[in-house]
Amino acid sequence: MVNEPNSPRDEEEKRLLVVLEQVSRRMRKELALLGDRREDVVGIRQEFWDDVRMNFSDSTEVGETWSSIVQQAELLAERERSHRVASEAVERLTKQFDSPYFARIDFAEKGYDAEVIYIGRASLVGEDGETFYVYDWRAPVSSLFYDHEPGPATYRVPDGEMIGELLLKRQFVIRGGQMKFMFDTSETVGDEILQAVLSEGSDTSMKSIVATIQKEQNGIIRDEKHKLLVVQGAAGSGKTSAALQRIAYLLYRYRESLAPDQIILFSPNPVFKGYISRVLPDLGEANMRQMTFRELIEARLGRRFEVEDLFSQTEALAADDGSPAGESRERSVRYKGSEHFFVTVENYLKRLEQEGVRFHPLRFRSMTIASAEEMSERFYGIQASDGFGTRAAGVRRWLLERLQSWVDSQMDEAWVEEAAESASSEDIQRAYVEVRRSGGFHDEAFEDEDHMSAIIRRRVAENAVAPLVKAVRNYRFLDAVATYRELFESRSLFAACAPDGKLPLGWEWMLQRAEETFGRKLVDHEDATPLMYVSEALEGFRRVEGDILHVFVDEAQDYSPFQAAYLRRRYPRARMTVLGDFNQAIYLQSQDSGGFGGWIRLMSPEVTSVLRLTTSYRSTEQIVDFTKAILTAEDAKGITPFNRKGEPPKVVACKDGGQLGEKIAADIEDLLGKGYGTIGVITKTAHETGNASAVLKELLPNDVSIALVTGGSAELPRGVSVLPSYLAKGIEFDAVLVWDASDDLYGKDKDRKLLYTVCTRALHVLHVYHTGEASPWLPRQGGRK
Ligand SMILES: Nc1ncnc2c1ncn2[C@@H]1O[C@H](COP(=O)(O)OP(=O)(O)OP(=O)(O)O)[C@@H](O)[C@H]1O
Repeated sequence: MVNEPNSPRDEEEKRLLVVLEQVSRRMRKELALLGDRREDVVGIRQEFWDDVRMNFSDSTEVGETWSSIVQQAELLAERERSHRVASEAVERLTKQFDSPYFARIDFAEKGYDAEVIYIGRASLVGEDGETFYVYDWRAPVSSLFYDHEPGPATYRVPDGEMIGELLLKRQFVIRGGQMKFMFDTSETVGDEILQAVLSEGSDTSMKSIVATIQKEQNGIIRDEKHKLLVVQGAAGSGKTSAALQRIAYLLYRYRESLAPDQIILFSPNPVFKGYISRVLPDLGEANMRQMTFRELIEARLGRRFEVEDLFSQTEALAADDGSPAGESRERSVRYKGSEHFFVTVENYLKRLEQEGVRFHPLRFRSMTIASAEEMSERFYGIQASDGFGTRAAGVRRWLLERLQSWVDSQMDEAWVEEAAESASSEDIQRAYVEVRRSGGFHDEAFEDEDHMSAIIRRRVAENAVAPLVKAVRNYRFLDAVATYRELFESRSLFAACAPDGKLPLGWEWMLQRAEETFGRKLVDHEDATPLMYVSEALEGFRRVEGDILHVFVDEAQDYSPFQAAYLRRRYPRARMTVLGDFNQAIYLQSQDSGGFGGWIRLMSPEVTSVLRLTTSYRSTEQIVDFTKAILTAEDAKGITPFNRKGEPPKVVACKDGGQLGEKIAADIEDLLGKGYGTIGVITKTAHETGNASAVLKELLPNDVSIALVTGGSAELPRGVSVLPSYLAKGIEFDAVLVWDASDDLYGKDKDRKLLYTVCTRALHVLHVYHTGEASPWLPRQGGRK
């Protein structure tokens, strides 16, 4: 298309060339610098030892040799640093050459002429250091683009507010340095570009949304006022996207004082972890720390216990559904995740300051080195005001000394003699060297022999108790399990700790269950966090992470109120951003609190902000309407689809499992033929996943690869993935094919939100297959239920 001379498009094309010229100039410079630095680094590495003066003849010379090594190493480190900086700059400039900016705003500050501002992923400043060709999207002025339509507008700066008028708002799509589209817009952020972005195929990793951030999302991204930000957002409303953009924003805004490893994000599962790992690097930032709650539990309890995970708990509950044992377990899961129980445990910890902490006696074979009573005496001998941490550290010190003197006392004991006789040749050799060094093996050979034998005996004795030393160092003398179980052993103790002085319903069942599980070194999922809490408290929260300044929790509706309170305790200095959707609360542990697990009450209302995101961007209007109809009218209220059309979802009845497999296989071939890049076949449980993938592999040609996504996988491949519902949390596919949404599998009340969660993973195509009766929650074909 030929542009009219001097038309806005023509002007913008010219300007783009100017900017690209700047980028390429910078690029040339950085590349030259990079080449030099690389040569420097290689050179210094090669000549490292040539330039070091090596002389070990006396201590002064050794000192000089040392300082010349240090000097060389510092020089190398400095060059390597600047090499890294230059290569990062080249990487950034390469991206800028592809797409230097995506928006322009003309803003006239009150009393001044209009200024033209271009906004991109990173800033571009001219060689004079003053001309801003492009502003970073996180600069204060850039928020005008996200927050305002043309007309009166303001934006916040660190020390106040800028007032003026937004005269123009223009969006660009520039790719490969070419202007593809250009729009002037009066909408906050124009629908056209968002339409285009959302119609694209999904990818195996999440994309940054920087060019199309919506106003409500921008509010979340840039919030600096609140210590606790709670976001309730519909499926696909951009909660995860906003969270990641917020991390990038915070890293920019507080670049002097905030490092990526001071930010931690709790994600639902390893697949999701891999899925979002590209967003920050694409924005030019290093990744934050990421973990799942499961990993936290495993790190503390996993070595000693077999800890049930949340999904196994859910499957166990489903298996026992309707039975008396099932009901009791349900009650226990709800109770142990509650705030009531958190307060009970806190009160219990207060009591433990006076008495009741249990200890493991320190024993070697059948000998007691320190009894539990002695430890308790030591522990409670240190004053309570010093806290559990000081007391536990006191006992630890005492035990280490005790172990040492115990070893001394054992030198002539038979077990040591025996062990010494079978000492390894390495031990014998070491003992020999030691005696030799101390001037032995010359005159008084007998004495030397004795000396050597003493050394060997000490060594074997120390080796024998080394595991005990390690256990003491790791505070294993504290018996957190027995201390925790005590709560379920004494009615009066429990009632005294409970905030209302009452035992919860089913307390006896819990007692019995604790005996059964802990006796077999098993920990139910509902006991894992309370146990972890007691265990950490007894050590004085020595692993509390005070240097973490921001905690993000995605899929927050899946956490119990107990877990929420625990996380607050674990990261005492952190601001928290908590994102979730109560319509996707699929686990029993959080359902009593409306799916929001008590997050809202974590901090006082003055420092808390609760926000809502209602527009669903992920799926087509037809899919959003369909999935809304799965929910109750009350729950579906306020979910609005973004205006993007597609084909209506299909509910496919199959006469049996065989036909279901065949229909899905045929549809997969059809969808692949139509160019859909990611297809998710979602089953309810992990058990069905194996079967589904085997069936599909059998039915589909060999060149269609089927990836079975399991709990351990961190990568989501392109093409067809078969995965269970709980691993689909947070991620999305161009097409979702639901494997058997029959009444048998999704017939209960509690399956409703699970079915909603699964169906809302679809961007463009949704097919739901079933055998027998369809789930009652599915909307009838051709209209709402
Ligand atoms: N402002 C936006 N511009 C472009 N795309 C967006 C925007 N907001 C959200 N999206 C897209 O919508 C999809 C859903 O976003 P995201 O996964 O962040 O939502 P979510 O609220 O975390 O979803 P869920 O709770 O269902 O997991 C993604 O493909 C994302 O890229």
